[in-house]
Amino acid sequence: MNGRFSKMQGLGNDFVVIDARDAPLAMTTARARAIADRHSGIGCDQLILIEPSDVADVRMRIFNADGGEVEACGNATRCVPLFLGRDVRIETAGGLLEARLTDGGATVDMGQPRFDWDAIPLAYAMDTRDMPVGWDHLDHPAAVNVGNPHVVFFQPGMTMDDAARIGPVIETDPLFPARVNVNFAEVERADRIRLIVWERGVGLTRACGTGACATAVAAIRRGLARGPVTIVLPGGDLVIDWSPGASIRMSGPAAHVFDGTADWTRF
Ligand SMILES: N[C@H](CCC[C@H](N)C(=O)O)C(=O)O
Repeated sequence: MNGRFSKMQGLGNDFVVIDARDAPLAMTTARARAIADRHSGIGCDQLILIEPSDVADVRMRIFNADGGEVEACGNATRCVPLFLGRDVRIETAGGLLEARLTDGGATVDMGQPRFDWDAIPLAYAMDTRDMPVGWDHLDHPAAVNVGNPHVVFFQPGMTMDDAARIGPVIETDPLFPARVNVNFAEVERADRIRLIVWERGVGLTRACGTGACATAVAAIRRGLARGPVTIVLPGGDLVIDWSPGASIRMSGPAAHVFDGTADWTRF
């Protein structure tokens, strides 16, 4: 079955985007993982399936490189209005999102963050007593759900190597029954935070939009920052605005790379 796809990216977080509104494409963990494979497949951090929706303009389904379907992907959400050529309301497993085209990218209303331990989810309410072994040397983190689960460590001086070593240990800790995206943040100023993310189901990425949202919200809540905050990621900058009680607004670039065709029966 021959199908078209678009390769897109937001700050180097890259996606295979498939428009399945007219021709449904059955997606399995194995097929998503095979398409995402950078050696034997097309290659991407996340696979994005655009489907019809009864409650919004489109439904966006998100599959990590490990094949797991997840609730949110900020950088891909900025790619959808570019892919469709217009502002768009998007149904996701993490909630209803509004994405508006801007010059060179998009602004997205990412909805309100959630902090209840069972919404993250956490297996139990986390406090300093509960710091699991292996990362109890780190400062006590913040946990935020922005459609998907994030844990944020405000840990100055963390390197990509540190994140690559500690990230998978935290991602798979039993404290996180749905696993977790792991954020290592360094507050440079009240309006500028440097961020490295170990993404659930992917690993280190050049940028994580929901990680930027979770980190900005956690910093503002702790009084370390105030919106709008520039989040400096390895792939570039995102601007996140939020204040308690409001929804999160994320602004940043999105780009189309190339179009291709594939025989989906081969995956
Ligand atoms: N790895 C994330 C999904 C993609 C997040 C990231 N690519 C973004 O831009 O938000 C998760 O498992 O929840």
